[in-house]
Amino acid sequence: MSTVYFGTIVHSLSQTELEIVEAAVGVDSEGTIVFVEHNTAADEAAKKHGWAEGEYSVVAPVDQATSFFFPGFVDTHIHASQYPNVGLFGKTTLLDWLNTYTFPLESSFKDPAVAKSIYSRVIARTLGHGTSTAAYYATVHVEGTSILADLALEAGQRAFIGRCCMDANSPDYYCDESLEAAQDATRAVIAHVRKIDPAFETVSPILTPRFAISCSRELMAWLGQVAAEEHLPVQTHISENKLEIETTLKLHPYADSYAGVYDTFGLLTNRTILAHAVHLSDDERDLVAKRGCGVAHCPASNSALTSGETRVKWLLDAGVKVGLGTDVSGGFTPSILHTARQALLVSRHLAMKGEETHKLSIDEVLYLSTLGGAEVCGLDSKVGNFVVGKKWDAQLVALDNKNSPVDIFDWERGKHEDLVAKWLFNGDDRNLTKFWINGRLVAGTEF
Ligand SMILES: O=c1[nH]c(=O)c2nc[nH]c2[nH]1
Ligand SMILES: [Zn+2]
Repeated sequence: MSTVYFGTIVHSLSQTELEIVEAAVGVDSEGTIVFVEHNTAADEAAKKHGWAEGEYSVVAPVDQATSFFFPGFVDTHIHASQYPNVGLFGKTTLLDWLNTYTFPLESSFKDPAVAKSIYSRVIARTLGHGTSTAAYYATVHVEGTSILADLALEAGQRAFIGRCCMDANSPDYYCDESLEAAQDATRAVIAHVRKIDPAFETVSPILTPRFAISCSRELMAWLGQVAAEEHLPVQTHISENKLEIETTLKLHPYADSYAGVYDTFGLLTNRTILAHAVHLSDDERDLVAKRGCGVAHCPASNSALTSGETRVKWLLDAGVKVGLGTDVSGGFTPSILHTARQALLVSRHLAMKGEETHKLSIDEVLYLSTLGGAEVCGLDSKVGNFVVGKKWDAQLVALDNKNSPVDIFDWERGKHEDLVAKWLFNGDDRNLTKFWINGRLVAGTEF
């Protein structure tokens, strides 16, 4: 059945343009947006597009003056396996955090029952926060990683599924046993995802060298080759922490920079997602831009692990694609809305320390959380905003609903620009009343 969604839509047209307009959005039975009519009643818009009465339904918020439709969030970097550890990082920094908290937890995914139970909760939780697309890191385990793919597909969440490759400098109890073992395991996960979603429409494999420290040169070279031959996306970490960078350059002395290590092996492509990019040099930034890579900006994680502040504007100005990542559990929240808030604040810390130009606006962080993220994931022709031909991945946000953490005053009713700001700074999953991915209702309560 086709549907006309009628109400205020809030979405990014570009990095700096957030459109807020009353609209009737026609979505066909395949979940594709077929028309967007501004300031037009639902039935009138349907008639204009030849939709006969009775052949479509109309969905509109109960209280138009305090509600709006917003695109599903894109989380460009999240470790599904680390979810039980959210908030657990103490005073550690990256490398000791990995050894203390992260590797022990990830190694428990050897047991498929653990994987099933934790991954189910991650997917339910991220859907509850409005994440329609997630680039997931899993663990080294084939069965557990395949379970993540099954669960995402079943839930209808768009997901990139990355089996973590780590055949070097990793603990004995948690690593790929050899280059060949890493290759076989990677192949097995790709084959599984291909079997359950042959066209990679909802779930897609993503090649995942954990980071340069934990991968042999041979493994990175093989991954680069597979990425090129099979046109597969890649995700990894880059330049998050100063000790990590130092260690990387010692282990890979043939390269003149961290980005140079990945470039040597063909891992910097226009389908590569680089998490963090906190301490890139000017030359590295230019290389990343030239190769067309995207950056997953993870402000909550970078603050929690005291990694540093990513210069988002500096990246965007050089033409680097940027989206947001929760980076659970370096990041303490599975919510991209909270992460957008953190991105805005981190940009202000940069501005306080240096130049005003670092400051991100509300419009810009909301762009990063949706269209920017879609660009990073290579999905911007499909999702990220409400444009004809794209898919209806949409949240219905209600600010005055039962249990809303946001107080709305009479004079704010209908002032959607203010409502969006209040949602960004004080809203949460209680404001998500309905949530569609690909036109299918996946989460949210009746209102
Ligand atoms: O934020 C991070 N989380 C991780 O799990 C990780 N592994 C390597 N580098 C990393 N950074
Ligand atoms: Zn990470």
